[in-house]
Amino acid sequence: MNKHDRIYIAGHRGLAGSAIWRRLEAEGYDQLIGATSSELDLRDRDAVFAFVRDQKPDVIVDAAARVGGIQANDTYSAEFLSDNLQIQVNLMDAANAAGVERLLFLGSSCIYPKYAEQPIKESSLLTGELEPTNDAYAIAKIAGIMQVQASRKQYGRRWISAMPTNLYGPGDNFHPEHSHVLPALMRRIHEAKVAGEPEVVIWGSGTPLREFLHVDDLADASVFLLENYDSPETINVGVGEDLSIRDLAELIAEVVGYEGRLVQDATKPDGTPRKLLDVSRLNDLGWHARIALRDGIAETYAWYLEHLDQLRTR
Ligand SMILES: NC(=O)C1=CN([C@@H]2O[C@H](COP(=O)(O)OP(=O)(O)OC[C@H]3O[C@@H](n4cnc5c(N)ncnc54)[C@H](OP(=O)(O)O)[C@@H]3O)[C@@H](O)[C@H]2O)C=CC1
Ligand SMILES: C[C@H]1O[C@H](OP(=O)(O)OP(=O)(O)OC[C@H]2O[C@@H](n3cnc4c(=O)[nH]c(N)nc43)[C@H](O)[C@@H]2O)[C@@H](O)[C@@H](O)C1=O
Repeated sequence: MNKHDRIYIAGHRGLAGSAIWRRLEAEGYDQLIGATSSELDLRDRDAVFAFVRDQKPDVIVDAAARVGGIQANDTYSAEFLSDNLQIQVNLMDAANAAGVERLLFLGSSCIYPKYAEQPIKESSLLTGELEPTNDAYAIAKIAGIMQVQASRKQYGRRWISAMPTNLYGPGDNFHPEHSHVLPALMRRIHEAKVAGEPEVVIWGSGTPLREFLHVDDLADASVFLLENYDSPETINVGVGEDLSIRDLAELIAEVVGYEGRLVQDATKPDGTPRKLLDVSRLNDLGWHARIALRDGIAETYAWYLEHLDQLRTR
């Protein structure tokens, strides 16, 4: 990429998009383009076509999506399917119509089968049944991978897709019900500490294993891929290590300084038992995650404390 390329980051206020924006800026890319969802609803096909035609980006990063944790995915599955299909199809169709040569589509590790062999290789895609709590979202993301591949094949576009593992970091969604586990537990444990409550509830059995990638590493990997990767096959982005939800809760409690009990709520879903990405293809290209989980949690907690009055409400 050229430092003066016009780069449109769809979803530039979100967790991933804002980190990718910061990273590109730090690398000296000086023509970044963003629009909030109230300025440009990506489900509005005509508006998306007009925006992309007028802005004439050289590169598009698709970090816009309807996103949430296990419960939000399960509760709003129709919206997660429909919104995400519309957002990505409109964006990619408009990009193709405007002749945008370079595009990065962000998917998610939930595209892989519920019981995929661990660590999960990219070749596991479409080899088994999906996890039912997020199958609608996963199908939308799988369609996105396919649109990237089909656009490369039919139109010769140098578009790519990447599948990040579970993300966390500054700018995350700390909604108590709709967010992912790490911000949800950070908030619940912090609030219990402040209120002097003796226990905190952790959803599910605590045994599921998850991998957590700091969003600044994801941003670094995204720029690395835009600069170095050009292949139809999607590529995993992760750290290559996981831990149980129980161990994660204990780590967050340590960082927050909470000494009460952590109790499991078995009525809540566990989701997939394990979701560890095989990141050997990305590692072989020369990219590795750098931020240790404990350091990342401590930094995110500091950010959370500074932004308590500005947390997201949905
Ligand atoms: N968070 C995670 O753990 C993971 C995320 N991902 C993927 O990374 C990408 C970004 O996720 P993340 O940053 O966490 O999500 P966030 O919810 O933090 O951000 C999503 C962004 O999408 C924008 N958006 C949503 N709907 C619309 C719409 N209709 N029109 C325009 N913009 C819209 C929002 O814009 P606005 O703020 O202006 O409303 C928001 O900035 C997604 O593709 C997600 O699937 C992949 C793996 C894990
Ligand atoms: C990134 C990924 O995120 C989603 O999948 P997930 O990995 O299951 O995400 P999660 O972070 O919501 O949960 C992880 C685990 O943690 C447990 N858990 C405990 N206590 C809380 C809790 O308080 N909140 C949440 N959300 N989970 C909790 C929870 O029961 C589960 O066992 C996908 O739907 C999909 O959106 C996707 O792509």
